[in-house]
Amino acid sequence: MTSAPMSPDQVLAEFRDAGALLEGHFILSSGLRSPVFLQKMAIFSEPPRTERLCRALAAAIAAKFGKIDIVVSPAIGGIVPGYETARHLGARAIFVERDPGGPFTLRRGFQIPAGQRAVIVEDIVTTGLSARECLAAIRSEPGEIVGAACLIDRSGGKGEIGVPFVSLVTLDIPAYPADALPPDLAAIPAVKPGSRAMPKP
Ligand SMILES: O=P(O)(O)OC[C@H]1O[C@H](OP(=O)(O)OP(=O)(O)O)[C@H](O)[C@@H]1O
Ligand SMILES: O=C(O)c1cc(=O)[nH]c(=O)[nH]1
Ligand SMILES: [Mg+2]
Repeated sequence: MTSAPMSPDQVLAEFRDAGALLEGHFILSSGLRSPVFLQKMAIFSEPPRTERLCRALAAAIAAKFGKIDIVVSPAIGGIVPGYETARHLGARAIFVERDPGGPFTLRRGFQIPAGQRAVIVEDIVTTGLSARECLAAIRSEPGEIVGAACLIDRSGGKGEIGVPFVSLVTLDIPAYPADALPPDLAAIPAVKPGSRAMPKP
């Protein structure tokens, strides 16, 4: 694998140039609200950009965790970066997925066999909830879950996953409970870009 470090500025430039840095009022997967959304699919729809970012993520994973056999990602957002990162690591790429509203499960014959070393690859971490749910879905597999990784950790380093964690960039982007919105955010209609089913209001 070719090592290709990327600075945080270079990573953010990829998001900016792809039109992936959105401003408005967003309902996040955790239910929190934010004036900023990182639309990772604007990145993942461009293979060369995805390749650059995931090559750098693979280098960071290899430096922190050593040899990886399997990359496991939470659907939907994690599937493309999980696959591309696995390609640079020389690893297999598998994913966990939900029945609507349900927990993540490993399906399609995917396994983490005994003796294999796996890492979770997420796209974005806000609270770490999705990565923790991914970990819960694979904990009983015989292989070893050595850590987790993502392109952008927007929690300011506060997101807890339960295994050692590496990201290309750490940002501290504001996010608020729905009942504690600043007035300027409350004035904007909210949209929910992600795939997690939300409880009916
Ligand atoms: O750290 P968290 O608070 O869990 O937030 C980050 C998660 O939110 C998004 O997924 P989402 O559930 O919106 O669905 P998607 O993967 O289909 O975009 C993103 O892909 C991460 O998985
Ligand atoms: O927390 C989320 O749901 C989230 C935040 C973000 O910036 N991008 C994304 O895809 N999901
Ligand atoms: Mg996701």
